[in-house]
Amino acid sequence: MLSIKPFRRLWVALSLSSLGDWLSILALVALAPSVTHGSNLAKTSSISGVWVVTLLPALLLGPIAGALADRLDRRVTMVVGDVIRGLLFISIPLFPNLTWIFVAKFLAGIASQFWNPACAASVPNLVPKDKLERANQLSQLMTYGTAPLAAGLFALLGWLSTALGHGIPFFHANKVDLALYFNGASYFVSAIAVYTLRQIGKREHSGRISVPSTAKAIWEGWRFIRHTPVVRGLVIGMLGAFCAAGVVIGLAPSYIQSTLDGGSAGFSLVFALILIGLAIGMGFGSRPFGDFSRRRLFGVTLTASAVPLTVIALVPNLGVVALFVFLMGVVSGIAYPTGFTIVGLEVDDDTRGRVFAFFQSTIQAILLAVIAVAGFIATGFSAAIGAVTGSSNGEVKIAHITYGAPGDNLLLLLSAVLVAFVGIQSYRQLDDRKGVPLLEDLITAIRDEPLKRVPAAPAADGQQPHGHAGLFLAFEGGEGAGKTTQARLIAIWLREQGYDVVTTHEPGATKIGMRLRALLLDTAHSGMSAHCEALLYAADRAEHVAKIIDPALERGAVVITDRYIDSSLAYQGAGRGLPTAEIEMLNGWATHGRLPDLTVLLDLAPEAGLSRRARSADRLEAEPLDFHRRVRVGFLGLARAEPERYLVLDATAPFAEIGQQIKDRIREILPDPVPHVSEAATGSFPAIPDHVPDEVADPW
Ligand SMILES: Nc1ncnc2c1ncn2[C@@H]1O[C@H](COP(=O)(O)OP(=O)(O)OP(=O)(O)O)[C@@H](O)[C@H]1O
Ligand SMILES: Cc1cn([C@H]2C[C@H](O)[C@@H](COP(=O)(O)O)O2)c(=O)[nH]c1=O
Repeated sequence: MLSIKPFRRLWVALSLSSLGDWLSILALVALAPSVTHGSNLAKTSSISGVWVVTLLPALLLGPIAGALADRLDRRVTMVVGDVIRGLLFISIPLFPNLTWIFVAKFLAGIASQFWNPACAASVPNLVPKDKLERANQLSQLMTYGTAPLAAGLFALLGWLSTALGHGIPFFHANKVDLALYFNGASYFVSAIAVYTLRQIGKREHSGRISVPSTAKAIWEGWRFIRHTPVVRGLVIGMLGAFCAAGVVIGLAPSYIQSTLDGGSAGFSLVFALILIGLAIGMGFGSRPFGDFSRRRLFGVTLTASAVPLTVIALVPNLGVVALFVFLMGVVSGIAYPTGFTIVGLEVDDDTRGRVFAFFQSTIQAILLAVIAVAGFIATGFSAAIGAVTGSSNGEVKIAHITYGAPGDNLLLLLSAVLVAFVGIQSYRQLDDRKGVPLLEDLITAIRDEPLKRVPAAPAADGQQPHGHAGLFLAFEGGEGAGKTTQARLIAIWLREQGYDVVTTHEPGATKIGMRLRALLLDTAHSGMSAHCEALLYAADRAEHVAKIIDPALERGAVVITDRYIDSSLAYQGAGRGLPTAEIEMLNGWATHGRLPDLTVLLDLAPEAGLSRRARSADRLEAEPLDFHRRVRVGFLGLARAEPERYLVLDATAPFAEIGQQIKDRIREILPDPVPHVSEAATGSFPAIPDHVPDEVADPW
């Protein structure tokens, strides 16, 4: 991942910026009480004040900043944000008073509210879609993984300050100043890294298209979330999960230190284990799941995180809690970046910043609110349980287990129930492989075997795909594999046996299709979005099936098509990185579930296929070699998943040899056997003109 230079730069900037955020919290939490005069309560309140000004910008500004960030130049937003934050933190040692600490931290928080969505929304523009998940995992890893790093660094800088203090009295008196200077410097280096990142580019708004007001943009962002099932599913899941996280964070200090007698060492251990678990989950957790649907993975991991939480709630033992907290970290570490990847893949560039901002600000708001009230609710529960059970010291004993503060356990258990509930809900909303059993899908993905196809969606009129009297054959493969050549040879062979044969192709077999083909292959449209491309190919296919394929099959003809749905799965799925299940659904809908009886896949290395081309490259052919390699792998994966419906042939073999193998296989499925004697007379090329219906124009 980090070999992609633009992403590497953004990642360095994100890491430095996150390190700066954590370091600033540690430094200010240490500094605030030391500049506060008065009682212990005043000093403690100054620490709370630091937390409040840390979280407040997200509550007040999250959605507005996200909407504005969508309209601003992301690179400039990030550079300015870094410089402002750097200056603010360097200014704190110069004006060391509580008011300025609060003001500076609050203003820096506002800058972060712009910086974070601009950064998150830029990642999908810097990496290929198939690498987006890894990119998000690395980003999340640094966002949270820098927390323990910052703690270590803070300790190191404190030690350095003390050492320097022996020679330079300034450092002797100001132990956290070095950390604040370091903090400022980390933002400046981040600014330089982002400044050199020209690929983030300017957000383009045509002068003719009106740009909505900020308020309208926010409203549209909220409406978008409400009306988009995928994002709604994510929101339900994330918010529920962070509610539970708030309960865990809110109760952890008292539960571990007092109820479990872990003391501060026990608390530090559990804190470290959840961070390590999160880091492992984010860094490596989704790897064993191979091609398993990321939408399903999000729902499954979210629901699964209820299991360790339940154990934590029911078993008040420090060792057990430590182990299951670690497991909870791993599972949540898989779910969190998976959710972000889904937003990156499925929310378009214009609204992505707003959606990320919505997530980040709502998550922080929920965390803050739940952390604040969790202790009170648990105490209330304990009191109620004490009143019901009549226990004088508030303890409850169930089957040899003594619950010292049963309200804590009850609240943790309720959180587990909430997580399980939202996990199942969001799984239902997000599921993109309906009809494929979950367990089977999971095992297949873990074994790295090709995934089963999603059953075709019923037609719009509710009908299932209809049977047909004829035979439907598709020729598939990469560029220049010999599809057209072999399709024509087979058509000649079949016609000579008296079969009614219709040869056709995609895209562009119909009048509408010809226009779509021109749009799709024109190199002038090189920036076409992957979604638009997939829809145009599906539109061409819908017309193709309705006007040519279905009528021909229904009258009993043999239809031979040069490319069909598999081309979309390979090019737009494997090539462009769109989710295969969605392309299947889209095309299932467009074609009423019409699938070929046999698909002949001509397999050829893209280097060889592209070099067979005689004319200049069209828009798809002009894609880089890597794209065509992914397409080839995509085709082979489809064939491996359903070997009975495919004939895979080495397209480097001579024409006649390939043709013979195709004939042998087709003979097995032809309505009437073709006599062998007739074959000798039919090997010749060029073609007999194909039958072309009146309304259909042949673009070739
Ligand atoms: N088996 C083969 N060996 C060598 N050359 C071949 C073979 N099959 C086809 N060719 C040549 O490769 C070129 C491309 O063939 P063809 O047009 O049939 O491929 P295609 O898969 O339909 O290409 P496209 O993806 O552009 O539609 C032609 O010049 C054809 O003669
Ligand atoms: C049907 C279909 C096609 N494509 C691509 C594959 C080729 O690059 C062109 C068609 O060109 P050809 O010379 O006629 O083979 O379009 C695709 O990307 N997705 C599809 O569904």
